[in-house]
Amino acid sequence: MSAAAIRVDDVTVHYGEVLALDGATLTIEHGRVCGLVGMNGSGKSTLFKAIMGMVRPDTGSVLINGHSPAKVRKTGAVGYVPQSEDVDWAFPLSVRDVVLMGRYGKMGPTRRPRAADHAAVASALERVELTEYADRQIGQLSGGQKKRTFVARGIAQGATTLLLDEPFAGVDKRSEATITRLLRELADEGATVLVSTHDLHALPALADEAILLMRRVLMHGPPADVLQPENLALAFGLDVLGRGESA
Ligand SMILES: Nc1ncnc2c1ncn2[C@@H]1O[C@H](COP(=O)(O)OP(=O)(O)OP(=O)(O)O)[C@@H](O)[C@H]1O
Repeated sequence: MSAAAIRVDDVTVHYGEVLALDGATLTIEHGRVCGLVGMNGSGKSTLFKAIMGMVRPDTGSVLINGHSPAKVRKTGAVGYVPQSEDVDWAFPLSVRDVVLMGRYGKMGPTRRPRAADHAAVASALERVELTEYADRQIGQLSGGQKKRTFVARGIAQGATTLLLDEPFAGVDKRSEATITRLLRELADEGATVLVSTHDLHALPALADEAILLMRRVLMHGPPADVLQPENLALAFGLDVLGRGESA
């Protein structure tokens, strides 16, 4: 039996005095799109960073395909679409440059792109519908185009696990539809996708399963179950879907 795509076991993370994750435990199998929901400050970004190995847990462990994040990152098998606030959009990089970064692990120390690298970048740009923006500086893009650039980086690197931190925040409808369709296609091709979102209404169309986070995993299951008002009340403390009280 192959290892789960993502296994997070009893992970606790502090930033100084702040407890950001408190014994978070979850398993996501291959080929699944999993939506991550929780209120502001519930630890979603920290969970992504812990899975990427960018934040070291105080206790607990993370495995991607049965291996440590550091090992998997070297292979390019895990791709990360960060929150927009975590990116320096003024940096003099074009869309093509960012997507090409996804190929660095395959280029060797000289980082000189070969035909296969250029082909992978062109193909990824086409999939996210950004071919005509390839030479644009990344700060000169709309919110949705910025997100699609990072999705293309993940595709170009051949990531089989994709982590997306709020890819729909500040994004136009077209980009939202493109990203939702792409994530489904990638999962159908065998990739595993963990995607955080504040758009609870879109969750059933987006994801096969959902996780409700409040420093720890409160619930993990089919979106329709996770979205039950009593569960949302636990995680958000209010009637976020506006359905009124449950009977
Ligand atoms: N670098 C940091 N230093 C100190 N505290 C931090 C840091 N990053 C996050 N925190 C705190 O850790 C907690 C979890 O933050 P995190 O960003 O993981 O939550 P989130 O669910 O992604 O929030 P949001 O939905 O607002 O993006 C919050 O209380 C936050 O203030």
